[in-house]
Amino acid sequence: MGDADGKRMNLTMLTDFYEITMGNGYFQNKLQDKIAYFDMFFRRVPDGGGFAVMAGVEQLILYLQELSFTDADIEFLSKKNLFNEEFLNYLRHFRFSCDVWAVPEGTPIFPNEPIVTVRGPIIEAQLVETMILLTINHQSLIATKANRIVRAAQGRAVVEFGSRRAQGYDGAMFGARAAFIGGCAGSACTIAERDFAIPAVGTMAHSWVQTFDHEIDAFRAYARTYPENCLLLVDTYNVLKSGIPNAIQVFNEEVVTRGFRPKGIRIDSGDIAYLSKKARKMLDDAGFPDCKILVSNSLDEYIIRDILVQGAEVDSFGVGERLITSKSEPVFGGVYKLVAIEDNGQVIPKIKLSENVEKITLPGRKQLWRLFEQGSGKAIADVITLADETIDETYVIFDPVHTWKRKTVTGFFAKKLLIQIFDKGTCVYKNPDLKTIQNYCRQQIETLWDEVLRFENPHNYYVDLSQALWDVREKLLVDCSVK
Ligand SMILES: Nc1ncnc2c1ncn2[C@@H]1O[C@H](COP(=O)(O)OP(=O)(O)OP(=O)(O)O)[C@@H](O)[C@H]1O
Ligand SMILES: O=P(O)(O)OC[C@H]1O[C@H](OP(=O)(O)OP(=O)(O)O)[C@H](O)[C@@H]1O
Ligand SMILES: O=C(O)c1cccnc1
Repeated sequence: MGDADGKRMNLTMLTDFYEITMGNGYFQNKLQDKIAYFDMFFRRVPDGGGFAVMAGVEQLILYLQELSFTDADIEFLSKKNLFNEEFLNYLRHFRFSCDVWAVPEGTPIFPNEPIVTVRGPIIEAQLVETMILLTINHQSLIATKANRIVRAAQGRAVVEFGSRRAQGYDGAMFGARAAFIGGCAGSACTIAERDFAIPAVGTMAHSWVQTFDHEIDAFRAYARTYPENCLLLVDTYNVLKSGIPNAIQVFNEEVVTRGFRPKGIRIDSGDIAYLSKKARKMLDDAGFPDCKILVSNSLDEYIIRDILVQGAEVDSFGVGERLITSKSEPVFGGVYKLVAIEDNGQVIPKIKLSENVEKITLPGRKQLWRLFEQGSGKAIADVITLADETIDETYVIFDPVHTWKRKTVTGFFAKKLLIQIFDKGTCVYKNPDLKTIQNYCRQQIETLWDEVLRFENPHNYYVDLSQALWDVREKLLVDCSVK
C-alpha cells in the first residue's frame, strides 16, 4: 500500500491471522505450490442502489508491490510458537508471484460480478485477502455514496468536507480520493490535493467569526485578507438579520472597492431551503447575483434532493460525515472466495454451497463482459463467462435463475471488464490519473439507463452467466449434492 502520496508502506502483516496459520498448514501439507483462483465480489449495493462504483485499485497495486516480510515480522511470528522454521524461512524469502485482474476504477459494478481475481500459489493468494477486501470495500463504498450525493445535486458542485469525522486518517485520505472518483469537485482535506491532485478548497469556521467582537469585523478582516476569494460564513448569529446584511456591506466596502467580485456565502444551519431563497433575493437585490450560495450541515443525497424539491437556491454543497462514513450503510460487504484450483495445469472449478441460493459462488476462472448497444452506447447487460470464451456478434443472454427468460441480442459491442494488473507478481497496469478516472466514471454511469440510476427500487441490471459457466455451476451443484 502506498502512503497517500505514493510513498511505499509495507502492510504485509495487515492480514487476518488465519491467513498465516492456513499458510503454515498448506506448507506443512506440501501444498505451497498449489495454484488457486480467488474472486472478489459483493452481494448487494449499499443504500438499495442500482449499481456501485469500483475504486481502490491504485492502493491495491501499491500494497501488492510492497509485499514482503521484514526480519522483525519473522521474529514476531516465530515468537507465536506456532510456525515451524521451514515455513518461517519460506516467509523470509516471500515474493508475490500471482496474476491479478481487476475492474478499472470508476467502472459501475453490480452484485455477484468478479471485480478482482487472483491466481497464484495458494499461500500468497490467501494472504492478500484482507487487504484486497478492505481496500476495495472502503473506496468502492465511499465512491458509491459520493456518486449518489453528486447525482442528487443535479450538476451543482459537491465538496467533500468529511476528514474530521472520517474513521481514521486513512479513512479521510482514501475517502477523499474515492469521493473524487464518485464525482465530488474537491475536498476540504489539504493532503488530498498534495497527494492526489484533488482540489483542496475551504471557507471559514464559526471560530473565525467568534474570534472578533463583532461579526462584521470578522467579515472585514477576512475580506481584506482574501478580497479576490471572499466567501463568508453567515450563520454564526442570525442569517437573515445580521449574517447576510453584514456580508453585503463588507462585499461592497472591502471587495468591490478592490476591484473584485464576492465569491459567496455559506449557510451551515437552519432551514436551508428557506434561508437560501431569502439569501438569494437579498444578494440579488444588493447587486450580487453572481455571489454563490454554499450550504452544509449533515447533508446527504436525500436531504439534498428534498431541499432542491423545495426550490432551494443553492449553488454548491459541502458534505461531510454522511459521505465520508457512508453513514446510512457503512459496509460494502465484498467477499473473497476460492473459485478454482489447478491440477497439473488443468483448471478445476470449485464451488461453495449455501442454503441461501444467492450465496452459492460462481466457480471457475472467469471474465466479465459489458454489452453496449451500438448507436446509443447504453449498457444492455453484463455477462460472466469462463475466461476462454468470446462473445460474438449475436449472443443469447438468459436469466441464470429463470432460465427460460432468454433474449437474443444483436447490434452491440462487448467490452471485457477484468483487466490484468499483475503478471506473475509484476505490475503490468498503469492506473490512470484521478481526473481521468473521475471522467471515465461519469461517462460509464451515463451508459446506464435512468431506471438503474434511480434511488428507490432501481431496475435490476442484468448480470447473466454464459451457458458454459451456467453448465459448470450446474454440474458442480449436482456433484456436490451427492458428495
Ligand atoms: N429545508 C430543509 N429540508 C429538509 N432538511 C433540511 C432543511 N434544512 C436543513 N435540513 C437538514 O435538517 C437537519 C437539521 O439539523 P439540526 O437539527 O442540527 O439543525 P440546525 O439548524 O443545524 O441546528 P444547529 O444550529 O444546532 O446546528 C440537517 O441535517 C439539515 O441538513
Ligand atoms: O455536517 P457535515 O456534513 O459533516 O459537514 C461538515 C460540518 O463540519 C463543520 O462543522 P463543525 O461543527 O465541525 O465546525 P464549525 O465550527 O466550522 O462549524 C461544518 O461547519 C459543517 O457543518
Ligand atoms: O471549508 C469549510 O467550510 C469546511 C471544511 C471542513 C468542514 N466543514 C467546513
